[in-house]
Amino acid sequence: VWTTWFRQKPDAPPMMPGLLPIIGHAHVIFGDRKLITDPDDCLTLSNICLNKPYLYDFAKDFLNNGLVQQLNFFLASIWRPHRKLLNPSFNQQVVNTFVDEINFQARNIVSSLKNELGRKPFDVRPYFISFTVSVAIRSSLGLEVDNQKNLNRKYCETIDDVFSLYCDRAQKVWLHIDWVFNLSEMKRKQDKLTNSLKNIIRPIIQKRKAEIKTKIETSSFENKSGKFEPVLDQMLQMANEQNGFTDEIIREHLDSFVSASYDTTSSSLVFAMLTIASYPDIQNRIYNEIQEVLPNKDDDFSKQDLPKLVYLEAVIKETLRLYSSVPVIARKLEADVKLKNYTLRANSTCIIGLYSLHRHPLWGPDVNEFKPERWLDPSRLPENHNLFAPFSIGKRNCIGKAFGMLMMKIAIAHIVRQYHISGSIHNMECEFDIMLKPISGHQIGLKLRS
Ligand code: HEM
Repeated sequence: VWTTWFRQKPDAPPMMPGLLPIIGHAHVIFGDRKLITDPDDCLTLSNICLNKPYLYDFAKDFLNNGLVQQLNFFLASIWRPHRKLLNPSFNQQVVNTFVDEINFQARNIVSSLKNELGRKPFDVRPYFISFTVSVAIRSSLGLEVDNQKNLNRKYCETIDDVFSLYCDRAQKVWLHIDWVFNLSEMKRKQDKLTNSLKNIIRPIIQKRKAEIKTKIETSSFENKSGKFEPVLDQMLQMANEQNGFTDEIIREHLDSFVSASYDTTSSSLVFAMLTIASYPDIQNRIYNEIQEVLPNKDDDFSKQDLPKLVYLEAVIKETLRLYSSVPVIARKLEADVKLKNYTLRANSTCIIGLYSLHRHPLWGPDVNEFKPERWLDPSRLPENHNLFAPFSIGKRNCIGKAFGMLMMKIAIAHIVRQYHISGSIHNMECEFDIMLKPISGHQIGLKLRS
């Protein structure tokens, strides 16, 4: 039985050395999983296998057709055209129209952080969650600021609860079986939270749809090319012109954008704060660069100022390299996939190690050191571009990459020009649920700059 079951095929990937017979292979009972870390193999596999493992289905009731979801045979035929339609809504030119909104929310965060001055070190993550959810909701739904305040709080709390619930379920293997889960208390709680989230967004879509319809009928609707236009408006137009989306699919996409953006961006911002706090010379250099680009502390950063913050961008990239908020992604293999040195078998799951790509020896002997300068000199970067993939790799990479980078740049620039940050990334401990999150030692202190 042993030799038939576990016999290595000649082109199979190598086994972890030193595994005990049977017990060392127990993981196979729960589904065959392989981890790949070679940059070319990661790209090949992520482009061939667009589907994700069943764990993503836990969010099906909430996000269903949303881009992040698992694709069954039916959904695969929806994801491709939807991704094609939605790509332009997040290109650099369009996200640049969100700059004023992001500046506004970054100012809010700077002003709320005043409460922490002169106090002991604190956890900055809740501030960043509020910032990213506010920006995501404003850019997605285009609500007026006054209407948004209560909604943000309710949405923030509920979405955080629902994602903790998905993580809880993932850890309790017996709840992976649908009928067992459907009988559980957790399912009832999940239904309540999901319905409450759906009912936040649905009326907003209906209201906006009616407003746009009236404007079209009275010919006062302007197509605002180059100006801020919420993603909801863009999707309603697509629904109108190309029969692209139903109201419920629009809701699922909007909820997916907020879900995919708030946790990733806020955790990346926490890591960035800590790296900046840990290296005073780097913090000074960022501050000096900001002063050069925009000497008046009361001015907002324009889309022309932001590309000039070259050193800050290098610091953000180096943070994303060493502290990826999404350290691994997973793909389901529907057919055999031939990689450089071996073949992975159909019906297995493959983990693409983004964290391992970022710490691959091809980065050089200083791979584990935090050195933003490497991004300023192309000869210090590895030739293989697939070694940097914080926003994933291949066709199903992050649609909000430019948006996420923009949020991080503007938020950090506003904070560093007002406050001196203290703390140490070397004390930080992280936990991995769906993402990598700091759980202790990540507190920072703030002092007002003179
Ligand atoms: C620093 C911030 C961010 C990081 C590190 C990040 C990272 C990632 C990663 C690694 C994936 C692939 C997930 C997988 O395959 O399972 C992904 C997908 C995705 N991200 Fe982001 N993301 C960020 C910000 C955003 C923002 C701001 C948005 C808002 C629109 C967004 C929307 C999405 C969507 C919709 C997908 C699914 C794309 C698809 O499958 O077609 N992300 N992101």
